[in-house]
Formats: sequence, C-alpha cells, structure tokens
Amino acid sequence: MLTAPILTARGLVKRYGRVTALDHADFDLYPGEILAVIGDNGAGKSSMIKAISGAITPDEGEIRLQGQVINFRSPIEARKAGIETVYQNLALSPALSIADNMFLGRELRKPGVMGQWFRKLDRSAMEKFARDKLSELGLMTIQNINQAVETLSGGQRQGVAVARAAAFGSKVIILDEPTAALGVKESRRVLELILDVRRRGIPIVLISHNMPHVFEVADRIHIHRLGRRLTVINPKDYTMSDAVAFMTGAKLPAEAIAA
Ligand SMILES: Nc1ncnc2c1ncn2[C@@H]1O[C@H](COP(=O)(O)OP(=O)(O)OP(=O)(O)O)[C@@H](O)[C@H]1O
Repeated sequence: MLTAPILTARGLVKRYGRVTALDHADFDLYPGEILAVIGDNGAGKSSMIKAISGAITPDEGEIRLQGQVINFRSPIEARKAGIETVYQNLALSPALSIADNMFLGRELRKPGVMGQWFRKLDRSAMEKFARDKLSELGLMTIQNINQAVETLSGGQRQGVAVARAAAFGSKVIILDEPTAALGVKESRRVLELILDVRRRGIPIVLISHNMPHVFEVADRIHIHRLGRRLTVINPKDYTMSDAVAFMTGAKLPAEAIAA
C-alpha cells in the first residue's frame, strides 16, 4: 500500500498481573478503509482497541495518529483527537432524546455574556444538526428527533451511536461488535451504515466475531492471536474457514499482504 497509515501501533504490551493481554502488538489503519479485527476470545482485541482509544495505558509501545506520537490519558482525549469508539453498550442515555444523545457532553449553547455553563442550550440548533446528520447517513426512518432513545430499535440505537461518532469530525471510528445484539434486518442496516461512513472517507475499525459480516464489508482483516497481530489478510484471497483456522492456530498463514 502506497499511502501512509493514519493510525499505527508498534510493540504494544499490556499486562494484568500475570496475564499478558498484549504481547508486542502492532496495528495499522489506512485512510478510507474498513479494517476488521478478528481473534479468538481473550486474544487481546479489546485491550488493543482500549489502548488506541485511551481507555487503558499500555505498559510499552508506541501509538501514532497521522505520524504524531499520542499518549491519551482518557477516552475523552482520544475523542478530542478524532478517535471515536462505539462500544457495545453504546454509551447512550436511554431516557434522553436522539438529539440530546448526539450532543451528550458537547451541547450547543446560545450566545450570551455569561460563562459557557450559564448559557441556555440551543435546542433548535441541536435538533437541526441531529436531523441533518441522521439524514446524511440515511437514518431518517427515525421520525422524531425528540424521541427517547429507549423507544428505538437496537439497529436504530446503533445508528444513532455511529451517526454521533461520524458527526463530530472524526478521523477514525472504532466499532466494537456493532451487530452482535441485532437481528438480520437490523444488522444489514448497520452494515450499510458502515459502508456509508467509509464512502464519506472516514476509516473504520470493525471488531467482530461475525465472519460473514467481516468478509462482506472489510477491505483488510487484522488477525489477532495470543496478544499480538498474527497477520493481515485480504478477504478476497482467503476463505472464512482460512481466517478461522489462522485465528485459532489450526493453520498458519503461508503469506500475508503487507501490513
Ligand atoms: N481488566 C483486566 N484485568 C485482568 N485481566 C484482563 C483485564 N482485561 C483483559 N484481561 C485479560 O487479558 C486477555 C485479553 O483480553 P481481551 O478482552 O483484550 O481479549 P478479546 O480478544 O477482546 O476477547 P473477547 O473476544 O472475548 O472479548 C484475557 O486473558 C483477559 O482475561
């Protein structure tokens, strides 16, 4: 690949007591791609994503965003730098509306002379922004922007979380098992949404155990095993059973595309 990666990690190590969750793990994400991350339970996928998104601090190793070394001390710092992570629990507030959820922690306020926190919320601006973003991503089956998130279907909730991540000028979106809790139809909409986000030029890291979904949307597949990257494959060159065999150690990849 000729372009430079947007996000890289080299030699990440994370130990929890005697357990080594990351054992010199490497990672590369290129602009505009969907990179799937697969691996057996306990392989260290979540630990790697948490290190990249500021949720944990690695014991060793280096992470770079657009060539600059980063040392996030919290997920908020990662978000500010443009790395948005949608965790499985989505981090939405069920009782709040869609519009309010889109702006959780970064509400728009009306201009005023008082300090930022004394100014009134600019509800109409937030509603318009939320409506525009959802419609850009083809999510306007959601009729009412003031609907509480708890009244939405699982797929729609996932949609709101992804739209929120895409809306705030993200450089990278990380999705942790976005279809795990969804039915067939809802999964389909989320996969379409992922492809839409890529069309808008934002690279996506997709952690998933669902091989058909991975093979359907991923440009490259990072295979994680025993705390480190085993290889990266092009889904066009391998079958799902090859990928599972690499993941579980039943087979070793004869060749890997440049990672
Ligand atoms: N906070 C923690 N304390 C102790 N051990 C941990 C902690 N987090 C992860 N581990 C251990 O680190 C190893 C890697 O876990 P991790 O969650 O990163 O794997 P994973 O590939 O995401 O697994 P899964 O697919 O099951 O979610 C496992 O052995 C796990 O038990």
